[in-house]
Amino acid sequence: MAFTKLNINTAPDGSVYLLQVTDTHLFADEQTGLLGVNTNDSFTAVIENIQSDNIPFEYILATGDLSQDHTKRSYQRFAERIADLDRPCVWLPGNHDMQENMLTLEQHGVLAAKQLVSEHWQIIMLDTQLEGEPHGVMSQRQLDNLAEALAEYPDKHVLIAMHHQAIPVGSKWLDQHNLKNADEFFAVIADYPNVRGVIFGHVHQNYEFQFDGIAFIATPSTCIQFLPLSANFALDHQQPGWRYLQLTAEGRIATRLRRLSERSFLPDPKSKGY
Ligand SMILES: Nc1ncnc2c1ncn2[C@@H]1O[C@@H]2COP(=O)(O)O[C@H]2[C@H]1O
Ligand SMILES: [Fe+2]
Repeated sequence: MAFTKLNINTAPDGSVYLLQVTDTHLFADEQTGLLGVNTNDSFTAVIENIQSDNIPFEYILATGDLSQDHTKRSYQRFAERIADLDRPCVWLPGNHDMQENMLTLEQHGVLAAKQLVSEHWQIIMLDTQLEGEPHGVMSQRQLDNLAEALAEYPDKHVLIAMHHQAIPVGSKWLDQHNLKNADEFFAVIADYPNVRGVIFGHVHQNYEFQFDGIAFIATPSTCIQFLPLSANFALDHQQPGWRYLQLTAEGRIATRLRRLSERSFLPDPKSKGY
């Protein structure tokens, strides 16, 4: 079964304009927090800041860990907040998600499409979840669908989105929870120099690295942040964030990272994990 397809618009300047939000970790109960940060409040603050940013975006990519407690209510909460932005949103699953309940997002206008096709670009949304495990694996079906999608549009630039990191981000504890069969992913894309970028979540930090001609880009969570390059679990005082992407007609990816202002949300510094 191939990916569900969605045709998307190109702006008059030839670009596709996107917004990435990730790792919202929402709960059914709006009072519940993760390591001292109320995830509903921090996500709401992010949405309000996006509304006042005045930076263009036409589509929203939600790259997993949308819920922390797996409930339908938490996904509904996600959809309600995203609706305030008045743009189509597509999702892919993270390690903390429950896909059965995540499918209900569609009823609230958050789309399950996995292949977004525009004039110059295609965007492919991959599932790397291995249920019950913090690390990721790309199933044979995902690899086959990816190969099929790449073969379908060899003349378009490609952006791939997934939850897990396919290359290490440099934190020993977090890189245990990586995409385990990244070699199989790289083998599939090896024949396609038109793959320009891979965007992901999971690592709760800003990350941008050019590897083998491909931009690897991670976006901060809308709640808690992990300290970059830390061998052991450690939280960062950096604020919740989100990212704008411009995919140009020539195949360039321009991005702009934004965060809430200093000290808006501070996690409990004694936290040892979750
Ligand atoms: N102290 C810890 N050591 C190792 N892994 C952890 C720790 N705390 C949380 N994790 C897991 O690491 C994951 C990284 O980001 P997630 O949001 O997927 O959820 C996190 C947990 O599943
Ligand atoms: Fe997460």
